[in-house]
Amino acid sequence: MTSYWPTSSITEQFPIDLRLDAVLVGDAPVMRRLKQAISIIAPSDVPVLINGPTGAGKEVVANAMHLMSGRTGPMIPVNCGAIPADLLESELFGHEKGSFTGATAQRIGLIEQAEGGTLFLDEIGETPLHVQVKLLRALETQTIQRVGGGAPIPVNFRLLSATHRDLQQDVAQKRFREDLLFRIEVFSLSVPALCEHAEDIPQILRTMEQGSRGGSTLQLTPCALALLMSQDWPGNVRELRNFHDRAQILFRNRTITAAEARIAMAPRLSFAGGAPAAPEPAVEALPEGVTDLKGMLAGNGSLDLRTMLQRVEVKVIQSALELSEGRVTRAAEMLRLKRTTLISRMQKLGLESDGL
Ligand SMILES: Nc1ncnc2c1ncn2[C@@H]1O[C@H](COP(=O)(O)OP(=O)(O)OP(=O)(O)O)[C@@H](O)[C@H]1O
Repeated sequence: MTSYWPTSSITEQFPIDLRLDAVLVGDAPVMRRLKQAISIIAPSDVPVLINGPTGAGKEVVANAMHLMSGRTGPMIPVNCGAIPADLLESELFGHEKGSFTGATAQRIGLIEQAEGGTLFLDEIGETPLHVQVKLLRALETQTIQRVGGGAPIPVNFRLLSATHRDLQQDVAQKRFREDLLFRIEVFSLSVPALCEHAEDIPQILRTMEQGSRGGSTLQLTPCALALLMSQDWPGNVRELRNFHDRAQILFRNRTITAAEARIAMAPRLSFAGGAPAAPEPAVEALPEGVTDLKGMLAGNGSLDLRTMLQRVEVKVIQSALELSEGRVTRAAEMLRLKRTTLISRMQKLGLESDGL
């Protein structure tokens, strides 16, 4: 039986294991539901399939599951997509000396190495069909046979698998065995994309700082932070980490504006000569659905009012500056502000103008 925990109301009744907060950063409702689900199923021995987009934290979740499983053996991670298809079988199951050309010595496979612990098969959808058959047999009989080996060897491991693929679709296309899918997915956990818990970005960045060796801290203007929180982040937390590392190198020991944050978001630096590029708008647009606030609140359950108001403020100031062709005095009149007040707001929001 498969349960899709993060959408289940069952999880709400269970407390979160506090150890999880240290390894899986994030307090957004979708992350709390994920942590509740992990707290419930980690101590059991059943196989779990972890779904989610690339870089979202599937391996972090697998590590957390092992940590909280109480299993005393090791956690053995295997990236099935990174091992050549013809080698995967002997990597997982081991081989006896002389079982094939190049097998000059006996080799204990990764499944045996996970004895008493957890085997984490990342990218399980990349496993070739003949290895899927052997894996199914190992799960059903709790034994394995080394390549070229004789008697079955008893094994005791807990299987966690991860994929960013749609395995149901792979089953339909005969790329993945349906019986194996049933076996590995007694429970299913969904790790959300970073844009689904963007409110966790400040906390995740702080954690990255604590773990970084650079020593310098990353300071961001509220506008730069709002910009980060409005991005799609297709590479998810891994992409955010890259942003963090680049920003630390490029803008060491200073507060990063929205325009600078944009620079650190791209892997390639632009050294183009000539006139400096015009400052890009710090935040391009109001959030989608801003005209339907009730619908938005009902859909999301909550919104970050401070961030939203800041984005409105940025947009209004930018419009006034555009209309006044960058003349701050004129823009301040339009906004019924003192010139100095407008300048100080612009500085706080990381906005720039030639007419200062
Ligand atoms: N919630 C989180 N808190 C802190 N760090 C995180 C979190 N999620 C992911 N990370 C970090 O992001 C990076 C990518 O995470 P991870 O390798 O677990 O992603 P993945 O989903 O397994 O990626 P892939 O699909 O490429 O295998 C790692 O550096 C990890 O430490």
